[in-house]
Amino acid sequence: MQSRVSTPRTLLAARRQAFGPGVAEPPPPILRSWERCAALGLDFGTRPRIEPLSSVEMRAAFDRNEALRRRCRPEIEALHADARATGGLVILTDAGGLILDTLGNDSFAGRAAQVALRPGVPWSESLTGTNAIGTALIERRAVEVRGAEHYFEPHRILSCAAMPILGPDGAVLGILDLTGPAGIHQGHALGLVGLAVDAIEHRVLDAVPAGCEVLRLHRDPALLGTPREGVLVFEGRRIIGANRHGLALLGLGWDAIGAEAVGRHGADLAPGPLALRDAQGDPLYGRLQGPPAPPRRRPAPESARPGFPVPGLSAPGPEAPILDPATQKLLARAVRLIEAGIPVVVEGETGTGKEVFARSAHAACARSQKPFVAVNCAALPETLIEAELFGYEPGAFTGAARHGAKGLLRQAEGGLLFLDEIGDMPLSLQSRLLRALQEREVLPVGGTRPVPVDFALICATHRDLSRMVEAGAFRADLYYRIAPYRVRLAPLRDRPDRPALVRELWARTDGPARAVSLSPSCEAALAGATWPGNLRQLAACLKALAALAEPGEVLDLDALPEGVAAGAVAPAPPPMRRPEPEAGRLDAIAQDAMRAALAAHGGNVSRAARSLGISRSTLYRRCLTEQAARA
Ligand SMILES: Nc1ncnc2c1ncn2[C@@H]1O[C@H](COP(=O)(O)OP(=O)(O)OP(=O)(O)O)[C@@H](O)[C@H]1O
Repeated sequence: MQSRVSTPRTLLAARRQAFGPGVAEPPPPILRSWERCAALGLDFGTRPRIEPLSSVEMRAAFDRNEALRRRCRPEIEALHADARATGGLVILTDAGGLILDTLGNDSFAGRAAQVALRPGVPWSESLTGTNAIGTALIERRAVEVRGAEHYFEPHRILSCAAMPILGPDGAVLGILDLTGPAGIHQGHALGLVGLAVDAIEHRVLDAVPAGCEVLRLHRDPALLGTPREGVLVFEGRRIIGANRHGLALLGLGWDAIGAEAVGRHGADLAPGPLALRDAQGDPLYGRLQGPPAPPRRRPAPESARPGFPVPGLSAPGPEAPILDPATQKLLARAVRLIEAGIPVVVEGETGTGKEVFARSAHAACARSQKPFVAVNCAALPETLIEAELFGYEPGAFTGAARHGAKGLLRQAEGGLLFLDEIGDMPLSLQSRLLRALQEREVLPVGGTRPVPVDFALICATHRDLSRMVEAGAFRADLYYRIAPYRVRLAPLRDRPDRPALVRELWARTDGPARAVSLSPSCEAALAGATWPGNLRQLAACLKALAALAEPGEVLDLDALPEGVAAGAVAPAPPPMRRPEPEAGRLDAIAQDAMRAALAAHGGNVSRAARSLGISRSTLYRRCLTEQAARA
């Protein structure tokens, strides 16, 4: 095919030829992006060549961005309803434009996936041409890219609005995007994304380091305390963090972080209400707040820039697992066994911490400096599992990567392979796995020469493997090979240390750092509930409670999701790695939180919305959606 790398003029002419003379001249940010793409030599008539991440790389990306995803969840949940209603998707990417999550309309998600708009694919401008995510990253501001404004022709089916999420030092943390079909006018998309990003950036600034002061500003005093207010955080007279509204109101740029900047605007920096002036000399309403109560237990996280910590965003790192003495003993035994080359099977209901246990064993064993590779056998499609596990030679099948693939078993070389949900491995593959374990070598798909492998093995399952063997659903020889030693993790409802667990897990949320606390009756209800989703469900509920609370709030029974307050069985959430059910569970938590907020504020929608950090219209819409669903 003839290459169609060209200038924006010729691209516009080509678009007018294809879609009619009515194609308007795009706005300056799009023209600038077209220039950049042309300069990179991208051919607009082709399909961009993008290699999606492998499942292992994707898992690592999720781990790196776990805190970002958690921070953005309330807003993503709220946007999810809009996206579904308008037939679109809400998308979260990491700081480099790698798509982490897409939520919304299923049929549009399928069409978007055909042009590679799906998790695991990087949408940077240099790879995917002009697009809202990649272009917003370069322009560092909100960008809308509609239909034929996309550089690559196949992307013309999309209409996207994206905005960077900035940390307190101005560093990009990720991108939030609303994408819909180009044929439907998405007039409100950019506004909705902007409001959501305001709320996220505002919440990030809640975690003020001990000893710092916070200046909150707005031209309209009624908007103080909302995500639209300007915020600047001071250590002495030095600004160590801000949001974009705060800087804009004072006419400052991000280079003001680290500088002494407020004196010249007339602030006397005494706690309480302030009389300030903006860059044009117009009055501003402000309030200076003294240092908040120091966090209860949490150590101060790493700084994004000297002086300002961004809890859970700049330094997410895995947190130490909470292990009771009985589990610690089991762990010590498991470590000795895997070091002796003997596999271990971990059994337990969903969310009891089987993977946490396997990761702890890896961290404690002599292989800790080598990879930990986790494979969820239930999540891999049967057609892919063989190639994913054993790798494949170049050209082994249609759609295979050009250079072949190593496979997960070989990626675990020297380290530990964790085969989760081993009970879901198809029978046809069990014999291949057995051979690999016995011979200590793998034969890639399409290959003729086996490759030696060396890894420790931990398998996990929520099923009764011995029963499956009796029923003929699991090979007996594989069972005896992988299960010489079995560890059983107790369900949460049977653990006597539940009150301590609630306190430990709460201490790991952002709640304590924002002076949010649980009342004794709330703590007791959380410890008394049945939690069919076990530690995962309890941890997720605590994180949601912390995310929805106002700084300084004491959470009581009315803050809890329905059922938990009554000590009843809370519905079991499905495993976290399956995105749709996860969204459903958080949706339920959000609905409960909204009902609780409305009740707590006597049905006053404005105050309830403000206490949740969402807009009145979102609260109305979500309540109406829920009523409609019930009718
Ligand atoms: N020991 C622990 N300490 C702290 N948190 C834990 C612990 N165990 C589990 N959790 C919490 O529960 C979540 C789920 O744990 P994990 O993935 O290990 O469960 P699982 O039993 O492997 O679940 P599944 O069978 O559904 O894959 C973790 O992400 C963490 O939030």
